[in-house]
Amino acid sequence: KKHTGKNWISLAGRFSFRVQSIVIAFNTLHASNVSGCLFQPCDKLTHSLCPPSYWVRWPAPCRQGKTNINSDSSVFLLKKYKLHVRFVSEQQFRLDYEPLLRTLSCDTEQQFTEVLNEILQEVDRRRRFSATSAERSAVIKDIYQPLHPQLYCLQESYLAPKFKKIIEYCQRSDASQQGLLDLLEEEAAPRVYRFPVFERGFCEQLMEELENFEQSSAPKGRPNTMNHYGILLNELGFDEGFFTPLREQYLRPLTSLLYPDWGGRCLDSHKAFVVKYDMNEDLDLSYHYDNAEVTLNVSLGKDFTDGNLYFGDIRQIPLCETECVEVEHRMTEGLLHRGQHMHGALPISSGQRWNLIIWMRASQERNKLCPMCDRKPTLVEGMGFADGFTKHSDASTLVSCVLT
Ligand SMILES: O=C(O)CCC(=O)C(=O)O
Ligand SMILES: [Fe+2]
Repeated sequence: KKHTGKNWISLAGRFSFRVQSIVIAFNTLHASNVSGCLFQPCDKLTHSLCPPSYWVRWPAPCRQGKTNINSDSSVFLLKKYKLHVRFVSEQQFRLDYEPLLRTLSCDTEQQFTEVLNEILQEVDRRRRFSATSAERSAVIKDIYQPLHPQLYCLQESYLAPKFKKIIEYCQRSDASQQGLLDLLEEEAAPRVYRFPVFERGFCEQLMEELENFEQSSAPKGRPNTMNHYGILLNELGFDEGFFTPLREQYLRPLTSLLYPDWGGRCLDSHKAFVVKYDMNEDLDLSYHYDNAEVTLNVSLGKDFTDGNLYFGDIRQIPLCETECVEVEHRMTEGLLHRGQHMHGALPISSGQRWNLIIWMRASQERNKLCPMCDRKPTLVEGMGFADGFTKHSDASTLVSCVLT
């Protein structure tokens, strides 16, 4: 099927600098292997849609996550230089990046030391993340009064009718990938699918809730180093009543048919957050891959101009062989893609853009090879779903990865 996104080859040299610097960066760190994608039936958790009561925000966590402690092989974003780098040791980092950083005007020893310090601080932040996140969740639970408590529990009425129709099809015993593709109508970029997810009223209320939270005195954890104004939805208590049933009952039937080769049949945890772009805050998001097997990105609004997404290829393909496709994102609609499919967001030129991002993970895939560091993960206990790894000896225990 022909994709509907705009191909960058045909666009004016608007993005040439950006692509150039990314090409250099990724050629430098291009040493990764494609993970083998085998699947076995996963141990399914059963969640049913819960009643619209406020308590569902805070049931006991049903699984414990694990983290990969291979922090000596991590990927970092140097925002100032718009560059993702891999840091193993100072020596490796100097060898791999000193010449490149010089071309990006990081050309004194002092500037280089600042970069090193920034990375070391980030290593420390990632090591402490699980504990600080748990502390924040406890305080939020104590002091934050939700504006729309009913939102914390998934209701069928929040979902777009077309989305429910698609999922109904996926749940049929005779459902096939081709049948689903016919129903989806649109492939925005190769293996990137667009479809309505929520009703407009739900998107508006969710943004009101999150604005209310931002204005409150509750502590805020940011989703990752790429985005300074996002909100981690698990810390607010959205996981159990909202995102777990959404993933298990609605999204997994869909990803099972679309991405069986990327763990789509056994997505067993997620990280859900909102990213926000504003003229006075973050404007764009540089080219990256997600710490996820499959990602759903839903546009919540508000009014904005520009800020399109762009997709390249999966990260194992060298950038010099990559053709980028620009994809429009429309309020209430979702873009579903492979986490390892490289992408970014172009700058908005007015207004405010909010997106709901669900990074979905398949422990069976990532236990074999961490999608961020390309190694077999070394695991430590984490809170909640953590980074979606599990200990083989104990499938009910999830573990996390310091690379997010
Ligand atoms: O802003 C967007 O739409 C993309 C966000 C994204 O790719 C991410 O947070 O992983
Ligand atoms: Fe992303």
